[in-house]
Amino acid sequence: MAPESFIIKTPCSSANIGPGFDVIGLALSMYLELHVTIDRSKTASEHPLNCRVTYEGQGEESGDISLDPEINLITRVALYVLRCHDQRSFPVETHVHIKNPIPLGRGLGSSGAAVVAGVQLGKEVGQLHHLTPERLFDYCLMIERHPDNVGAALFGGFVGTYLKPLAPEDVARTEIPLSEVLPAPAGGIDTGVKPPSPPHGIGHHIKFPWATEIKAVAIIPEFEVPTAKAREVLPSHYPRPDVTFNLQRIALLPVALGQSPPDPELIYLAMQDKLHQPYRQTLIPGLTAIVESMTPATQPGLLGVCLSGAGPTILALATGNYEEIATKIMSYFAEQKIQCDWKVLEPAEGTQVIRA
Ligand SMILES: Nc1ncnc2c1ncn2[C@@H]1O[C@H](COP(=O)(O)OP(=O)(O)O)[C@@H](O)[C@H]1O
Ligand SMILES: N[C@@H](CCOP(=O)(O)O)C(=O)O
Repeated sequence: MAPESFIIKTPCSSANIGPGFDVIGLALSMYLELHVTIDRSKTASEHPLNCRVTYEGQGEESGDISLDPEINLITRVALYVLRCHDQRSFPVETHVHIKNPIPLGRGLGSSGAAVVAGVQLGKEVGQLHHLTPERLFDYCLMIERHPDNVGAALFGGFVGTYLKPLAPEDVARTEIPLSEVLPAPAGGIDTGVKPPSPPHGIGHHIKFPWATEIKAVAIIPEFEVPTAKAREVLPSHYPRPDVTFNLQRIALLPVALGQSPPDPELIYLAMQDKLHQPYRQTLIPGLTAIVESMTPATQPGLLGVCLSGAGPTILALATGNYEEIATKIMSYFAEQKIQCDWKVLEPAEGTQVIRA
């Protein structure tokens, strides 16, 4: 039997886009790829859980990414899906080569992409053909509880996402993680006990239109801000005027970004936020100065600027002059002695499985 091979391709994402905290996500054209080979003719494997993991890309040199299939985020998520379906390990003999250009801990949804690719990997290697994209979303939300990144990475495009309140019997199931990211490997170190399957229909999404003239300029500082840390600085309660401020803008944002030609003044207003960016400036030197000074009036081509996800990447939406916009934003970071990389990205399709 010839070895089977396929590629899972998952986009990075920018969450929030200003006021849409934990709601809005935008899939962007930088892709995590899993190159998977399965030799089902083999009867035994020398690798733990029948899986060899190799990695190239971001964090490769620092050795930040574990190659142990029970610890690596992608393969442990795949194992979680497999174990929910009574498959304890990968098929003999599986090789997962991860190619990851998405910077880690920078607010471009590297963990969301890893979770989505991992869930898709579990489906493919386990031949779990009945799992629809909507059901895969449930599995993702057992691991990454905010739906904006995983929704964009799974379904693609510019999305609004929302969670259905869990039924009382699901809330009572204490094994269902309500924390941000599972603290331990999903499904646990293999104890032989079947892990909890997700409740059905936890998360939902809706696709918004996107005006084709609009590109996303990502200015990526060299330092990392783990998402969990950027959530710890947020308050548990908000002043009512700040909530109203964001509600007013979130009602505008999807309409403003779908209109062609784009209206810079409207988009600039629609991208303002009072629920997360002001609190995160303590972690991201220069953030307030950038958000307050970069306007369509001062920067031709600019439509609006925001923190990408939990940061520290800054996302500028623009119709032109990308290099000038990026250079100006990088100059604010340079004042703080912070180097940056920058890229022009476009909205991307969701996760695909490519077979030769
Ligand atoms: N391709 C990958 N393979 C394995 N682990 C990954 C991968 N991408 C991200 N991760 C894990 O996710 C962490 C970053 O997650 P997070 O703090 O949420 O930042 P981000 O904004 O990049 O999603 C990394 O430090 C790493 O542990
Ligand atoms: N809504 C979340 C999004 C986190 O995105 P990431 O790309 O930084 O993981 C938040 O703002 O915390």
